[in-house]
Parts: sequence; C-alpha cells; structure tokens
Amino acid sequence: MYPDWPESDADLVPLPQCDGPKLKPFNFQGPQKIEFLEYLGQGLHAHAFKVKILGQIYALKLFRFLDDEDWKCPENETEITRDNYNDDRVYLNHNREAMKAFYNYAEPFSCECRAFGRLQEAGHEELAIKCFGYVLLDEAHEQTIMTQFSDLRIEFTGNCEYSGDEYLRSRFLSKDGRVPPIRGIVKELGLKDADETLQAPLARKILRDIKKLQQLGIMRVDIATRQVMDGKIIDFSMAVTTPHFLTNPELNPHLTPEMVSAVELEAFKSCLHDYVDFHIMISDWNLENKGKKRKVSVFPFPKEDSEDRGWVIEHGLRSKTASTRLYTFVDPRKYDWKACPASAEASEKEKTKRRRSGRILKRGIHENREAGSSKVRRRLSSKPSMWYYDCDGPLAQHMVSSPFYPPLRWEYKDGLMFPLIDDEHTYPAYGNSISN
Ligand SMILES: Nc1ncnc2c1ncn2[C@@H]1O[C@H](COP(=O)(O)OP(=O)(O)OP(=O)(O)O)[C@@H](O)[C@H]1O
Repeated sequence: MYPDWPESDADLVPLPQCDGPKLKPFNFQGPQKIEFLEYLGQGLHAHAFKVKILGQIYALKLFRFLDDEDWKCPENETEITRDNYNDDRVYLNHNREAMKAFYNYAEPFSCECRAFGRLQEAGHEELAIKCFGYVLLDEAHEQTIMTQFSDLRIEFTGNCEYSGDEYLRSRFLSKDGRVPPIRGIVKELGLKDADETLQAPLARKILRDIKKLQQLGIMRVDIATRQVMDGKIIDFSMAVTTPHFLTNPELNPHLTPEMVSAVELEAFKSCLHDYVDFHIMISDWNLENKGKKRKVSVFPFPKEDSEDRGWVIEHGLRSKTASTRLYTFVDPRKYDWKACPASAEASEKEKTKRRRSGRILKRGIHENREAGSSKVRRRLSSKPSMWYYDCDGPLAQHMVSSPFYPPLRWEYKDGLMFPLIDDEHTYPAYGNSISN
C-alpha cells in the first residue's frame, strides 16, 4: 500500500498513482542528504522539521503511519464476519487491495501530494506555501532523527494523541520484507502563523484563497489560524482534490441513483465545511483575543452572529413553500480536471500539441513564465458561480443542526468505491443541486 523503498531514481514516480494530480519527488541532485536543524511541531498526522538541503532551508513534513480511524478507510464488515474480523491474516488479505485504492485518494500523504500537485499543474502555487516535492526518507536519515531528537521520543505510528503500535507500519511490508519508508513532503519554511498576524485584510485574503482553491477542485482545507503561515495555507493533509470518489460519482459507473445523490450531498457538505471552519476560526480568534486586539469581522455568510444558519435561504423559493435552498460559494466539481494532463509528468509533446490546436486558449489557460513553476496557468473567475442545493424541510433542518454528521461511509467491491447507504444515510429526500 505505502510507497516501497526505491531501488533507483526511476522508482521515484509522481505520487499517488491514480487518476488526478500528482507530486514529483524532491530533486536531491544525487544521494539523499538532509541536515535536521530543529523540530518545528506536530499535528494529528505528521511531524515537521526545519532542515537544510543543498544549502537551502526548508520545512520537511514527515507523515505517520495512521490508524484506520484517522483517515477515510473502507468499511469491511460486508465480507468479514465478526468471527474472523480479529484474525489478522483474514483482515489483511481482504483489506490490502481496498486499502490501497482508498489510500491513493484519502490518506493524508496522498491528500497533500494531490493538492500540491493540482496547484502546480494549474499554475497557482501562490495559493499555498510552496512545495518542492516528496521524499522517501532513507534508513540513515531516520536513524539520525531518532538519535538527534531522542529526548522528544518521536513516533511515526498512530496520531499525536495515541501513538500507535509498530504494527501500523509493518502490516503492509515492502517487497523485500522491510517496513516501508517514512514519507515526507518538502515545503517552504513558514515563520509566523495567523494566530499572531490575523487582521481583517489577512482574513479576507484567506477567504479569497479558499474560494480559489475550490475553483481548482481542492476543498476540506481544515482551515485554522495554525494552518496559515506568512499568510499562506500550509497543510492539505485532509484535502479532497477532484477527481475523487467523494466528489465525482462518474468514477464509478455502477452507482445507483440514490448513491449518486448521496455522493452529491457529501460533496456539497465538504465544500461548505471550509466556510464553516473559516467562520469558526474567526469567531474563536475574536473570543481568544477579546479586549487585546481589534475584532475581525470577516465572515463568509451574512449572519455573523449565527453559528449555523447562514448557508440556508429559507424563503428563497416562492414556488416551493416547503423547500429550502442551501448554498455555498463555489462548485469545485466544475474544475475540468481532464483538461490538465492527469499528472505533474505531462509530456511537453502533449502540451505542444494542445497549444497548436488552440485548446489551451479556449479553456482559458495561459502561459506562466515564472521559473521553476508550472508551464500553464488556469484562469480563475473573481466571481465564481454559487452552488445551490434545493431540498425539503427535514434535510435542511438536519443540515442546520449537524451539517457534517454522519459522514458517509464507504466500501470497496470489484475494484470500485461504493458509498454505504444505510438507515443513517437515508435522508427523507435528497435535494437538487444547481450551480449558477
Ligand atoms: N511549512 C512549515 N513551516 C513552518 N512550520 C511548519 C510548516 N509545516 C508545518 N509546520 C509546523 O508543524 C506543525 C504540524 O504540521 P501540519 O499542521 O502540517 O501537520 P498535520 O499533522 O497535518 O496537522 P493537523 O493535525 O493540523 O492536520 C504545524 O502546526 C506547524 O507548527
């Protein structure tokens, strides 16, 4: 499931290996050589270090091997009975293929590779801290961390609250029987987070950036002041980037109409999530800094005093009295991911062909001549069309009281991902989605 130890540079392919954007490896220009300077901190999924590589300072985020509860894994109950569920071999054999499919889209390392890969292929790296590629840490460097930071007792399994069992790393062994390498992403080093620097202009910029990211098909940015450094978003470990099983039902032609509706609602919720997180970030910051600093009054939805109703228009539909219209600001599914070659490895030949045929101009893509950044830049609208979701009273009520629960659960069958439609997920009636 996890990337294997590379035998040569040829094994360092862009990741993840599935439909959609990919991230290239960091170019060490020779053998891997990293100087660890400082421990920066940890989150749920990873540790971050200040490092020096080839004379340059970077932040290196190193990912943990997580428990299944900490990312969107498939449910396995359908084929594994209660009697054999605890038998590791049964669990593993069933689980390996399914886990791999979900891993590529939804495990935090893949989420970051996909989001940064999209920013690079779309020519919009300015929307986040700059990313310089992924790293598979060699054994000598892992040993260096353990020795140099031994007082911190750094663990790479589990999460920051519950350090996991070594089993989490060893259950998907490499071809040669070793535990897989620690995965990392090299980023620009951030200096100050938004806890210190938040003011109305920065808040407005973050909100604008969220809308631009969503136009690029990136959502669930998990926005918070600690996630914004030097005015830029640093963390995409929970991001959903199109094409994704959560947003693109066309990836599975065997979904029933009810499943398609469930996926559509889930995509709408994911999109809404970013604005609700933003609202919470501003409210919390105002509360924590009460009396000390000027209040920040930048809110995505008009009712700033309301925590949970701003995205509902109750009387917007004259013809349908029992109906309610929910809304969010961008429909990320509109990003035409097929128009960008589905990898950072797009061949120059293909681009030249598209340039000649005029397709690049027709799609609003123009050249970005900045050295080291991507070759094409996707044009973003300053007024993207809104995403409306018309639904009946009970569903709207549910969306007001607990918009994100229960999250949709998934299973893997015959090489495809299916949402599990159970009693919890059978809403009185799914709504209709309109973007304009
Ligand atoms: N580019 C960076 N520059 C400076 N510090 C960083 C950088 N990236 C991460 N950090 C530090 O490391 C911490 C953990 O990083 P990050 O938030 O990316 O990890 P995570 O496990 O994905 O977090 P979360 O639990 O919020 O999803 C951050 O809170 C920050 O203090």
